[in-house]
Amino acid sequence: MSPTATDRAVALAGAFARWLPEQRWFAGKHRSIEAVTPVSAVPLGDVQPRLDHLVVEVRYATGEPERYQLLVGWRTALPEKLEHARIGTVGSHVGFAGLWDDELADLLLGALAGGEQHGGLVFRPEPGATITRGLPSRVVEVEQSNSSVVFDEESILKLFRRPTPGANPDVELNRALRRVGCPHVAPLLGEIGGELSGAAVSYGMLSAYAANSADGWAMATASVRDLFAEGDLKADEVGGDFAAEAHRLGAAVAAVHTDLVTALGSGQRDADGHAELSAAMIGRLADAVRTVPELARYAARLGAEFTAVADLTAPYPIQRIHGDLHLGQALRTPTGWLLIDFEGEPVKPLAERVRSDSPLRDVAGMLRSFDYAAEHLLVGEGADHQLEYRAQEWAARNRSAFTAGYTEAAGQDPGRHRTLLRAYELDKAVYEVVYEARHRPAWRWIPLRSIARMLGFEVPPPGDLPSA
Ligand SMILES: Nc1ncnc2c1ncn2[C@@H]1O[C@H](COP(=O)(O)OP(=O)(O)O)[C@@H](O)[C@H]1O
Ligand SMILES: O=P(O)(O)O[C@H]1O[C@H](CO)[C@@H](O[C@H]2O[C@H](CO)[C@@H](O)[C@H](O)[C@H]2O)[C@H](O)[C@H]1O
Repeated sequence: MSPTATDRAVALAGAFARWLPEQRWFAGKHRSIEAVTPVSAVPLGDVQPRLDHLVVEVRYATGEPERYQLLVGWRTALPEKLEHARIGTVGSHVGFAGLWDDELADLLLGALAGGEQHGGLVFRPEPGATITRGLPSRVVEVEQSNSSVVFDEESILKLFRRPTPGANPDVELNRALRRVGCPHVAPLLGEIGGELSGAAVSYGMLSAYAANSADGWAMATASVRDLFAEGDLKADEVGGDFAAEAHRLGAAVAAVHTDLVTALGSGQRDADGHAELSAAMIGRLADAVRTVPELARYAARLGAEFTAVADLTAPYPIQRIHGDLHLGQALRTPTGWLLIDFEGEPVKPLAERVRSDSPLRDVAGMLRSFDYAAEHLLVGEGADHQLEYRAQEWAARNRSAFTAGYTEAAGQDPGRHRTLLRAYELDKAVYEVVYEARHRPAWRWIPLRSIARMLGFEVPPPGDLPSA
């Protein structure tokens, strides 16, 4: 077997090019890979099985290259249960996705518990954190942009697949919120950081695992399913009514916003700031219309809504926010709601994701999510006016419950900033149309129908989209 971690990574380059496009978190699936080269390669321990921490650069036939964090395990023989994680063979050793190996996952936990340093990698436990080792681990298998390993019911380690220079907002905001005693985030237990090409970078974070929790999306969609099954009952009459939870969630989001101000301060957006926000929304719309032509019929009206933002003269408060809030980013534990994944929208550059913004952007994200939960069961079902009516009834009920919970906890109603809240909702819906076109094309009509409904257009039937 080749002597250094770099040699081993170079020897696997061809195998990486075949393996990467099969990974959920790999964003270059539709591009043609020209080469995969290691930028950094750090061996973590040199006994069998061994683990190499890699950052590789993927060069494509066209466009910008991308960098990915990989953890490659090495064994002379791969046990049957790890066969699915195989990447390729070098000499007498098999390279595989190391996170799936209990022993190697525990090695990462040990490095965090011991505050170890390996090459440019620094494993930092949070002060006072208890990190339990030797637990069985499992890789989380949900739709994820990163990769996470759960250690029994104790902790969860998230590895950021796209290392970006600068402080990672997920780590930064979780740490800041815990510092001020916020009960709505999972305690941070440690961070894997380091340097990449001379800049500080965050590679991963370990958090306390919220045992016996369910995510908001699963709960909300179960409630919609319940309503659809009860042909004659209204949303408030079926057993799975979600409104009380939506109310609690609104209060939790408001509490997180207040705690973010306590921890990191706030500012104001003046007239120039509004002009800038308006221009950003208009720019994002123009890009989106180029990607999804079905948006074109709404573009002029959307443009007018975004232009109205530039006319706002009164200053509005801004602060650090979640940035990509939706029902899937909320976990209901036995005692209350937790918010997770403070990274912001994955497509935005880091500099934009860490900028202060209005908390209304988060409120709008969650309002959009209630619409999604209500409508997604209609995907591929053809037009059914009765179900569509009931879906909207569910969305309206839960949107108002969420807003009421937020208002009670924040002391002010986000709905009174109508122009801005509408613009944020429409801007999110435009983003979602592009996101869906790329990831789940059959779902793109969910945000398209919302846009039509909000702007007073005839709402296209599910799955039957009008052309531009
Ligand atoms: N502290 C936690 N406790 C329990 N489950 C969690 C926790 N944090 C994340 N998860 C689970 O892991 C999944 C992915 O986490 P997330 O931070 O959203 O990753 P990504 O950035 O890749 O989207 C979530 O959908 C949730 O089910
Ligand atoms: O969780 P991520 O940070 O990766 O967010 C991205 O993916 C989300 C989907 O997983 C996407 O959310 C959209 O779909 C959700 C249902 O699956 C829905 O609840 C959200 O309201 C809707 O925006 C998110 O936009 C995207 O950034």
